[in-house]
Amino acid sequence: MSAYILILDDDADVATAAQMLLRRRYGQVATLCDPASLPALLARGVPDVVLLDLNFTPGRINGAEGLALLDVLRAQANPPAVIAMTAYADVPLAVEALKRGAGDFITKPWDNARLIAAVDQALARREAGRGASAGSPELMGESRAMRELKALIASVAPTEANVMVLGENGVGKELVARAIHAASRRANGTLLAVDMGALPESTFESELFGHRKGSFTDAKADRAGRFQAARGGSLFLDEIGNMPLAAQAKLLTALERREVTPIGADKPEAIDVRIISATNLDEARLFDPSVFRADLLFRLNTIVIRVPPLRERREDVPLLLAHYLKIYETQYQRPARNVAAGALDTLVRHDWLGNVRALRHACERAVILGQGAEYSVADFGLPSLAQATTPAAAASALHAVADSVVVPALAEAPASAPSGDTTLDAIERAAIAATLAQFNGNISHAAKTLGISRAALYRKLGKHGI
Ligand SMILES: Nc1ncnc2c1ncn2[C@@H]1O[C@H](COP(=O)(O)OP(=O)(O)OP(=O)(O)O)[C@@H](O)[C@H]1O
Repeated sequence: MSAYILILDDDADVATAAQMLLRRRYGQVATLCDPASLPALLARGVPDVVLLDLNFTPGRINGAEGLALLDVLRAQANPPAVIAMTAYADVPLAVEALKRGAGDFITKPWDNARLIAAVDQALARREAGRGASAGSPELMGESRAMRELKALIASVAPTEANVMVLGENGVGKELVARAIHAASRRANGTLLAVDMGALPESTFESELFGHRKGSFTDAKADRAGRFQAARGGSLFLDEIGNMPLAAQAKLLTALERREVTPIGADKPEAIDVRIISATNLDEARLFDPSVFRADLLFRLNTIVIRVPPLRERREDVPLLLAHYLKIYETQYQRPARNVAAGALDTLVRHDWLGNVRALRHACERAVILGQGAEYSVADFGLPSLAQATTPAAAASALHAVADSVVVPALAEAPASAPSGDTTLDAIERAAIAATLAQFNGNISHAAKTLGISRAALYRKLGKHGI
C-alpha cells in the first residue's frame, strides 16, 4: 500500500526504527528530528499520516511542544491524520492530543503490530473523511429525510442514551456520530472512534481496556485503553457488525458493569463514556444471533438512528454536488464551473449506491478530468452498469443487502474483466467487484480477502468509480 508517512521524533533511533518497520509496508516514510524544519517539509508535500512525539526536549513531559506541532499539522489545507506518541503512559496528555485533533495515540515502546494497525486505521479514516476535512464536516441536506434526521440528532444528543447509527456504506454514519457528540453535554470531551472490524481479536482487550506493564510479553509499558482515553467524552464504535462473537461478549460485560479491568490489573476501573455505535449490516442480519448477540444489541441500541441512502433523498444531490465540486475546485485550483442542466438531471436520478462517498469521489474526478466550460455527465465517470434508474432497478437496489456498494449487475460479475478487457486496470476492477459481491459489499471483509487495507480499498473504489 503506498502512502506518505512522517515520523516526528527527537530521538533519531526511535524514528529510524519506526521508519524501517513502516517503509516495507507504505513506501514513503520520512523522519524528522528537528521540529523547526517542519514548515519546509510541509511545503514540499503534506504526509498522509504523521506519527508525532509529544515531548521533544528531553526532560519536558508536559507535551506542550507536541501539541503546538499538532496545531501546525491540523492547520494544513488537507491535514494529515496524526497519531500522537508518548513515552509516558500519560492518559491526560493523550486525551488532550485527541481533543486537539489527533486521531489516535500510541505509547512507546510500541508493539509493531499495534503501530501498523494504528497507521492502517489512520489511513482508512483519513480516506473515509476526506472531503469532510477539506470542507465543512457538517451534515448537509435539506430534504425532508435529512431535516428529520437532524431533528432526531438534536433531541437525542443531550441525553446520555447509547445510540446506534444504521445505514449503508458512505451515507454519513460517522458524521451523524460526530454531530451527536458535538451537541451533547460531553462536547468538551473527546470523541474517540474505534474501527471494531479492524481490531485484531488477540489485542481486542488491550486496545479497549488497556493493560499493565509486564502483563504479557509485549506489554512493555502501561497502556490506557480506548475506554479510559475517551473518559468524559464519547466512544464511537464503528463497524460494530464485524465484531467476532467472542469480542462481543467482552464488550457486553464492560457495558453491563460500567467498568473495565486492564489486562494485568487487579482492580476494575469505572468507565465514563457515552457509546455511539454504527454498522452497515441490515437489520435482519443484526437481529440474527449467530451474527450479533441480542443482549449486546439491546445495550447499544437504546436509540436507533437510520441514515437513509442518497437515492431516497435525491433532492439533496444538487446541494451535495455544489458543495463537493467547490471543495475540489479550491483544492485543485480549478475554475468554478456549473453542472450542465441535462447532466444535473442524470446525476439526480442516478442511484449512488456508494452514497455520499461515491458522489464525493465522482466530484473529485469531474474537477480533475472535466475539460468543458460546464461539467458533463461523462466527467463524473458514473459506472455504466450502475446507471439503471428505472423503478425496478431502484427497487432491486433497495432490497439488495443494505451495506452493499456493489451494483446489482456487478454482483454477478465474474472475477475476470467483463467484455474481455485484459488491461490490469480492468482486471483489478473486476476482482474488486467480485470480492465485494461475495461479501455483500462488506468493505472490511473484502479488503481482508484482497489482502489490502480498508483505506486502500476505498481508494480503489473511488478510482474505479465503483
Ligand atoms: N450529509 C452529508 N453532507 C456532507 N457530506 C457527507 C454527508 N454524508 C456523508 N458525507 C461525506 O461522505 C463521506 C462518507 O461519510 P461517512 O464516513 O460518515 O459515512 P459512513 O456511513 O460512516 O461510511 P462507512 O460505513 O463506509 O464507514 C465522508 O466524506 C462524509 O464527509
